[in-house]
Amino acid sequence: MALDLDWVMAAQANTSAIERRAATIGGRRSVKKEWQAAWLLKAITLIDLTTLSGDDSEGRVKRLCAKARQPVRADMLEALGMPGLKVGAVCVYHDMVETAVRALEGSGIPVAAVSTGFPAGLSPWKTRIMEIGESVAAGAREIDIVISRRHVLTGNWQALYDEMAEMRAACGEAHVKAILATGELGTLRNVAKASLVCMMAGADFIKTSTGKEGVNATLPVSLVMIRAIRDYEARSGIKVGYKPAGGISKAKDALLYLALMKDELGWPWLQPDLFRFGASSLLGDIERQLEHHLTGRYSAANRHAMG
Ligand SMILES: O=C[C@H](O)COP(=O)(O)O
Repeated sequence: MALDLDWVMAAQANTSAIERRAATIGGRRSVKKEWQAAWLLKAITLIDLTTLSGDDSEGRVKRLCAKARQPVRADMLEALGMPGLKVGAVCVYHDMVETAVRALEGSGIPVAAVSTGFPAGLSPWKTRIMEIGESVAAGAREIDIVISRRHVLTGNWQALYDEMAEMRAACGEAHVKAILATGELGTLRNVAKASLVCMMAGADFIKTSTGKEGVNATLPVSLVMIRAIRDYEARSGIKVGYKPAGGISKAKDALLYLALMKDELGWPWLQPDLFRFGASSLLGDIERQLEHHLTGRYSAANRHAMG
């Protein structure tokens, strides 16, 4: 849709109310035993299994893709009655897209590429747009772009809208996730406004963080973003997805996010087309909890190494 500046300027965020609400989620929603195991299995299907390190290699990415196909030990999945469970996607840097696409062939698991000069998003504009095209050509079906934080900090909503719209167009058929880098946006009100602008400009998902900011995904920021998604759907009829990313490494945290999504947006946002966790180490902890559910014992983390 066109940029609706009146709507953007009217966006509010009551920080103390948001923090209060976020703090109550853990107390209000606590699932145990087989219900917890079921929610953890659900969480696995929603993970963008990620490696975004300077020392990524083909070997590491192939191992990650093997893990994406078989995220939990076969005997455990059998015991849980969930053979064939897979993650939502594999997320890598551009250089690793081809390797990941090859390793995931036939699995139906899409490859997501971080793009546009990730994580800072400060490379030349043409290069950023070209990078999207290269990753799509290499087989990425999802592109995680980063926005220019300065457009938010200076209130230049038109520039943010134009940038997002051009990146959306460059993605073609690929889904685009807009990374807001919320830890660098100053205020929750800015987060609300940037969320709206990115959705107006065509983002399929809004995502909190690159995982490289000082502060990454948090529950208060999530509440602001998912309420923007709710408003946007109410006014436009369009459902936009949500991806909290960065620092989500514990099964119990994943459960809090899922509870929040169910409370605020309902069941459609607990499916991989509208919700993902961006996480590099969450799966290992979920496996440990599932093993505990099955055997009553916690295993060492290295029993659930990646790949
Ligand atoms: O988008 C995904 C993030 O970069 C992953 O962050 P993490 O390594 O803290 O899980």
